[in-house]
Amino acid sequence: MAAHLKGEKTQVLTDFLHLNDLACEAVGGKVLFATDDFFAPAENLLKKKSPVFKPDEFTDYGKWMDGWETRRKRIPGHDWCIIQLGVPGIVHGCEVNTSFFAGNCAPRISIQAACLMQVDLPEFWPRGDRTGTAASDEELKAVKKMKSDEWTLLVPMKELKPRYLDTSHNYFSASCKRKWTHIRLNIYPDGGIARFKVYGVVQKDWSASGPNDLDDFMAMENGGICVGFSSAQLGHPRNILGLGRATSMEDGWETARRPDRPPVLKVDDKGILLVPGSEWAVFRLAHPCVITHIEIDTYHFKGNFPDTCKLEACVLNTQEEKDCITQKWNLKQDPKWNPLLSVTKLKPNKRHFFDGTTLQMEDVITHVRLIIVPDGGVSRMRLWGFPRALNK
Ligand SMILES: NC(=O)NC(NC(N)=O)C(=O)[O-]
Repeated sequence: MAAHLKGEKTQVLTDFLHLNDLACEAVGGKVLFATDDFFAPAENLLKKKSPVFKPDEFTDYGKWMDGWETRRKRIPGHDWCIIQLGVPGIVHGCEVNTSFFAGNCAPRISIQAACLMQVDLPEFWPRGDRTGTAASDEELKAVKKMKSDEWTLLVPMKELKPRYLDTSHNYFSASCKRKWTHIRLNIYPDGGIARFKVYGVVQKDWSASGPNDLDDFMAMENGGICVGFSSAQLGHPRNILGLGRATSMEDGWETARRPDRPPVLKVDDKGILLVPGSEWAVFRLAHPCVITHIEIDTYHFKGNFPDTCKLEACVLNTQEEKDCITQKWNLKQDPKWNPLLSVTKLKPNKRHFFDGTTLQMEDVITHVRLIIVPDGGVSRMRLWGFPRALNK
């Protein structure tokens, strides 16, 4: 899954792209302040939907743009905005998407961060309460007043690639891997950016959880992440860790149609499709745990739900995690993985619930692998259970 930017003198490792976007409006990310948004508001930066271009659309201020766009500066200084992350976490890298900003793109950016609330996640953001806001009025005033040198530099000033090179995605690794609550995005001196993503991992304080505290160990707000997958062509598998039910197909994991499906399909006597291939995604759970309840949701996937799914689980250390996603996956060569949920027929547009009577494992696990046959879409997966210590 390692990907590199081509044609750059210094290549930027973009392994962080599979992590969760902590700034996205869908997880509660907010723009608190922007120096200017004459042509288009900074709130657009945090939208989950990909940017669009409407060639004939103009506002009273100028060309309608799907992003943040400031006016051409005729006074000293540069433009910047402050973003409150929806969920505080360790930031690994950022993506600056300049799609459709041709001739009005910001030429340079830098990115700074601050940790302004030393509170733990459960207090900070009660489960399911997306409107719960961390910052008191005083904290908001304080963050707006902070001088530039009071912020920690995550990405020093960098050029954005001009749009005519058709490289609208600019990736930057973050230098300081600590927990942050706020980001300051600087553009030099002015201009437009379509979307801004802050990729990272949520750090929940598990010392506050007892062994009988039921939790969802897949949930992004608890610290679950996707670490590898076979296909993400139509929707990234990290989406299935998201809050609430999926808003659309785009908000789920969707693979391409597998080309190795036979030309005429057949099923066995249980109605299970007979096909050679499958797709998979591996997730690192928020904490070592035992799983007692599972939900697999195919909401929005009506003509493209998988025929069956199964779940495997195991304990992986850091090296084993890397090996399992870089090697060409083969069940027989991979004895670490054990069944958690056996092959199960799925239905379209439906929540599927499984309890302890169906699950095949009571061991402590750190990772799960969702396998779908032959291909298709899953919108959410929840793995409920209890936190446990790992036996070393
Ligand atoms: N045609 C433009 O895009 N002009 C201006 N921008 C908008 N959005 O109108 C500008 O000067 O940057």
